[in-house]
Amino acid sequence: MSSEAAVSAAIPPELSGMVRSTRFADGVATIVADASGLGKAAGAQLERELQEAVGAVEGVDEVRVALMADKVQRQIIVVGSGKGGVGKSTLTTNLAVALAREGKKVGVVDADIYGPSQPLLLGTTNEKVRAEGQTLIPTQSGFGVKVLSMGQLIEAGKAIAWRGPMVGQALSQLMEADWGDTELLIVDLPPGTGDVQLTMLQKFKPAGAVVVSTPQDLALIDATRAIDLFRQAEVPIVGLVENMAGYLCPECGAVSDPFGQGGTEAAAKSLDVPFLGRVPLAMEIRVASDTGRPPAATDTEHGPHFAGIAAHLARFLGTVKG
Ligand SMILES: Nc1ncnc2c1ncn2[C@@H]1O[C@H](COP(=O)(O)OP(=O)(O)OP(=O)(O)O)[C@@H](O)[C@H]1O
Repeated sequence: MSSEAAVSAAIPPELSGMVRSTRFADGVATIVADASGLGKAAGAQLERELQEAVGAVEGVDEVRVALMADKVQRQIIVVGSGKGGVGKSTLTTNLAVALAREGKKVGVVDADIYGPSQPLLLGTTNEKVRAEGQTLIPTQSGFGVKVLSMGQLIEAGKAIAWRGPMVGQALSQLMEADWGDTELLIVDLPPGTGDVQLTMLQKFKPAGAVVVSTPQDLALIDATRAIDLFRQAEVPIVGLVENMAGYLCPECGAVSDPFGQGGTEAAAKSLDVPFLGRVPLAMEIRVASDTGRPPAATDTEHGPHFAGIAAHLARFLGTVKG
C-alpha cells in the first residue's frame, strides 16, 4: 500500500465521515476535517484522535490537521438596569428559558460581579465549572439553557477588590468560553454603568439591550441613565420592561401598587423606546426563582408574562444581524 493510501486507511471509521481530504508528501500528512457544530472541546478531541491514528502510520513524520468549522452566528443581548434589585437577573433567566422553549439555542452569561445569581436561578449551583485548558465549558441547566457566571470565577466576598483589567479579563473568559452551537447569549449585567458595562460594550458590541425597571420614579431615573449609556455606545435598545408592577395579595385578592403603576410604560414613551411588557410583583415568582424553577419553564400564571416579553425580543433579533 502506498503511504498516501495508508494514511487514508488509518483514519478510524467513526471519524471518516468528517474527513474531507487527506494528502501525503515528504513525510507530512495533511488532513482536512469538518468540525462544524462540534464546539472547541470536541473539535480538539477530533484533532487529537486524527493526530494519533495517522501519526502511527509508517513513514509519517508529521501530521497536520486543519479543522473547518461553521462560524456560528451568535447574537449578544445585554440585560441592564440603572438600579440594583429591580429584577434584572430574574428577567434574564426567564427570557433565556422562554426562548429555549421556542427552540432557540441560548446561553446565559452572569456578569453581575456584585451579586451573581444565575446558577441559583437556573438550578446549577451544585455543578462545578469545567475548563479545557484556558477555555471554560458552560454548564448545561435543566432548562435547555447553558450558563456561566462571574460567581464561578470570584471567591465569595472578594468582588469589591475587582477593578478594570481583572473584570475585563473575567468577562472575556465567560464570553469566549466553549459555547458550541449557542446562537444567542443573554448577558446579565451588574446594575449601573461600571467596568463590566464598558468592557461589554466596547469589546463585545451587543446586538441590543433590554432595560428593566420598577415603576417608581427613582428606578426610572436610573433606567434612563442606563439607556443613555447604551445609546452613547450605539447599542440598539430592544426596550423597557416593567417589573414588580401590581401586587396581588394572595390572602384577599386585592391588587396594590407598592412601586406605583404604569411609570415604565410612560417612561418608554417619553424616551422613545419600545415597551416590552410588565411582570407583576408575585410571591410565587420569588419563591420559584430562589429554588431554581424559573416561572418561564411553566405555562402557569406567570410563565406567559415572560413569554410575551421573549416574543418581543425574538422579533427584535430577527431584525438584526450578528
Ligand atoms: N416580579 C417579581 N415578583 C416577586 N419577586 C421578584 C420579582 N422580580 C424579582 N423578584 C425578586 O427580587 C429579588 C431581586 O431580583 P433580581 O435578583 O432578579 O434583581 P437584580 O436587579 O438582578 O438584582 P441585583 O442588583 O442584585 O443584580 C430576588 O429575590 C427576586 O426573586
